[in-house]
Amino acid sequence: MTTETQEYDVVVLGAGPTGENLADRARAAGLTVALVESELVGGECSYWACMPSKALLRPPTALADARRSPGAREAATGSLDVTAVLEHRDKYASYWKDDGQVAWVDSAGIDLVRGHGRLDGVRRVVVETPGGELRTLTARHAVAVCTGSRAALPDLPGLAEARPWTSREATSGQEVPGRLAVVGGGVVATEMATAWQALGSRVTLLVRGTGLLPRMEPFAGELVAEGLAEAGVEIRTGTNVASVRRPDPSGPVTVVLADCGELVVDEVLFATGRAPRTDDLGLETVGLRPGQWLPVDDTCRVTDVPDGWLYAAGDVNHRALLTHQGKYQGRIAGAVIGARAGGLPVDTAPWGRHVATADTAAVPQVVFTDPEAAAVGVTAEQAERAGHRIRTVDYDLSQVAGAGLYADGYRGRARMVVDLDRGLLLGVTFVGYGVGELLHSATVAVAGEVPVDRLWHAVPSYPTISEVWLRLLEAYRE
Ligand SMILES: Cc1cc2nc3c(=O)[nH]c(=O)nc-3n(C[C@H](O)[C@H](O)[C@H](O)COP(=O)(O)OP(=O)(O)OC[C@H]3O[C@@H](n4cnc5c(N)ncnc54)[C@H](O)[C@@H]3O)c2cc1C
Ligand SMILES: NC(=O)c1ccc[n+]([C@@H]2O[C@H](COP(=O)([O-])OP(=O)(O)OC[C@H]3O[C@@H](n4cnc5c(N)ncnc54)[C@H](O)[C@@H]3O)[C@@H](O)[C@H]2O)c1
Repeated sequence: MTTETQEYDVVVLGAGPTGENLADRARAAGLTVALVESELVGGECSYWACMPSKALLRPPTALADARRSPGAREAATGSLDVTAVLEHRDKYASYWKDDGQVAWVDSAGIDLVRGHGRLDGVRRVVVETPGGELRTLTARHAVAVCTGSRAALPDLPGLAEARPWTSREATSGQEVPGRLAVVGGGVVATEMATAWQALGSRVTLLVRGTGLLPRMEPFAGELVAEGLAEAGVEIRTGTNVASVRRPDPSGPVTVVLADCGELVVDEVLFATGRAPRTDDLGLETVGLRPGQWLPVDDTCRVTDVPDGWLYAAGDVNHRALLTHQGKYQGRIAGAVIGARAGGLPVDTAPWGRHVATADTAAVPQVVFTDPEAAAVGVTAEQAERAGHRIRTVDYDLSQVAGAGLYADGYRGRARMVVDLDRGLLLGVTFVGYGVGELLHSATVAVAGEVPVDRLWHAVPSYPTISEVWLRLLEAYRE
């Protein structure tokens, strides 16, 4: 049944972190906003990604940190309380209820429309509500697609019938499988292998490449692999999965490897990347291909659609699949939609108010493994490929006094990539215990284009792990 058409200044599809921020900024610019959500307000991040995964990872890391500290080590003799960890995770996933976030949407003066939204031509959206009604929303100024991504599964014989875990089951699972195979070598694979091994699974990591975390500096994957192996994870590199079998739906899964070997496990997690949630979005009604990522300019306007009314922010535009970058794009796109609607000046110079320049120059990421891997900007190889004249400076983190105090036998490494022509940093990577909290210093340096000579005057406190900055700069000066 179709009801009447409602008009808003802006219609936002998807109430994940990106859609929420975009709606908030557009509303703050004085526009009326409808926010359409088909599942839970808060999106993947709140219920099946960042929050539950980090809640699973923090207790084992805290225990491992205690065991790395003499005196505390003697007190930390028990094992993880798995039930308490899972309860902690459930709490951080808000028990998969979105009341809290809905209350925020209401308080921000944004109209929440529950249901599956689809584009229906220019500046028009049709929402299929949970009750099966069709509601038409038209937008005076803009429609913003913030529908995120879902786990991408390879096309393998037997996979669908085997009901593999994806990131959703890996972050919300209530039972600890005795044996867990994890396919992939990226961020989800390494974080979830860390968590489930600590919770008691025997994890085998099946990596088709030669190492882990291939988008980071090579030493990141090497040190994270060492940490996983010490925790008991079996890592098999250069391994391809050929097919999967689970004849008994409640029985074990057989993972058939391309080299003819087989692995029998209780669950198999495919952590093999993401696909855009654009396949059932009415893209064909505006001349786009269903299922495609949505390329955008730096103001998050979809480049292939005329008249500039369609925006895409967050995972769905494939610029940087991270919550903080999606929220950043949401803030920028919300503001630029407001400025354009009000006929105000739009600042599109690099690093201007209305462009997401950091997406290409200074994306930070922390991988919450044990040790953590944290990086911002480009790797040495990426910088060279982009034609920069660089110098790479490395430092062994165990030589820093604050690191030794943080953990007995601290292992870690830091690298900065210096642009020799401009005298500033293009990228920084830290790997080690607790380095996630160090990363923002590097992000400020890279995004702020702080000259290396000026960094010399940014004196790190003694004795913190941050003193690695001093050591890197000394090594650079020498
Ligand atoms: C296991 C895991 C751990 C992660 N950990 C981190 C981390 O620690 N830090 C970090 O920065 N990033 C992390 N990420 C990435 C992060 O989850 C995403 O980058 C982020 O969720 C993207 O936000 P988004 O708003 O663009 O999309 P989403 O969070 O996917 O939200 C999109 C929303 O749109 C809704 N939607 C989709 N289609 C429609 C439609 N047609 N109509 C109405 N609504 C629709 C969906 O239901 C969803 O609520 C992790 C990802 C995974 C898988
Ligand atoms: N802490 C964080 O910031 C965090 C945590 C989790 C996820 N994320 C984000 O979520 C996104 C998704 O993470 P992800 O780990 O799924 O993707 P990813 O792209 O990081 O890694 C996917 C891995 O799967 C491998 N792969 C792909 N197809 C395969 C196949 N058919 N067989 C075997 N291996 C295959 C790839 O080689 C790669 O190593 C990432 O972009 C990441 O940034 C961020």
